Amino acid sequence: MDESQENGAEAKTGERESVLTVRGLTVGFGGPTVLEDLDLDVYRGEVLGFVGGSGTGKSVLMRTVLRLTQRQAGKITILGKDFDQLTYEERLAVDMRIGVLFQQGALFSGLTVLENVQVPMREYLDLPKPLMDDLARLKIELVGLRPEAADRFPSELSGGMIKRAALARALALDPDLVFLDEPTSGLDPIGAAEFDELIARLRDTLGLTVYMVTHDLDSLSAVCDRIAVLGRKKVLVEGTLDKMLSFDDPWVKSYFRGKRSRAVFNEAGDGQKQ
Ligand SMILES: Nc1ncnc2c1ncn2[C@@H]1O[C@H](COP(=O)(O)OP(=O)(O)OP(=O)(O)O)[C@@H](O)[C@H]1O
Repeated sequence: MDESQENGAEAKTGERESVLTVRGLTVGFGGPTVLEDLDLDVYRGEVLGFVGGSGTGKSVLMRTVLRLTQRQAGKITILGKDFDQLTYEERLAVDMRIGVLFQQGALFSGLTVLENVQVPMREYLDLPKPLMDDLARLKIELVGLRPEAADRFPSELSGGMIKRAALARALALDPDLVFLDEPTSGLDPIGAAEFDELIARLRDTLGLTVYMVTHDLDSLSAVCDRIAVLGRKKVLVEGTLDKMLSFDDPWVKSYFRGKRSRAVFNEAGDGQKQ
């Protein structure tokens, strides 16, 4: 049991502990709102797949939850802390418990993989260099990169290696919650499947909670415990794949029961998540 659980700080919903709770969220940029009165829960230890049509506001939601975009209304509680009540020190403490992998990997091109992984350590911790080197090498190993990748620059890496290196950086501070923005985009099917396996392993071994924006139907079927669908400025539905498959909404139906989806989900067969 970690410190916040002991304090009873994180919201419990039934049996499940919500590490991210969004209520009544409205976000806009001066024109029509992008998100309106949106509710969402992410539970500890799950991989939540977040889907929605292009331009529906998936990135806006993620950026708002990361406090990179301002909101007009709504309450956000993350890791038991109400956004509006955070002191400066609490904000830092929350930020240290969150990892982010942006869509393009967003590694610093002038830094090696090892140095990239150390960026959050330098930002938040004051550690001696040998210790930081050891920690960074452990993270690099954790994401399945070979040790020699540590000294390579991003331009010397394949797409799959860049994603893994970016994930190693997101995991640098042992976060509780990781945000992944389309982590398998640009990977070939084998690389994408391997990345999905890695995410599942991190969830199972570290108890990591993962919020994953994705268009990848294979990922939704293979690794996501629950799915949330964004549409008409709200989360239209959240739940298991089975729930998506039976949900009565035109977009949800065409997404989950279209030709391509049927091929993926029928193959998943009885292996679908509960
Ligand atoms: N800083 C901003 N200023 C004005 N409008 C913005 C801003 N950021 C996003 N938007 C608008 O918000 C809407 C949602 O954008 P967003 O990037 O979140 O979509 P998305 O669901 O992530 O799309 P995609 O799947 O194509 O990446 C778009 O209409 C976009 O133009």
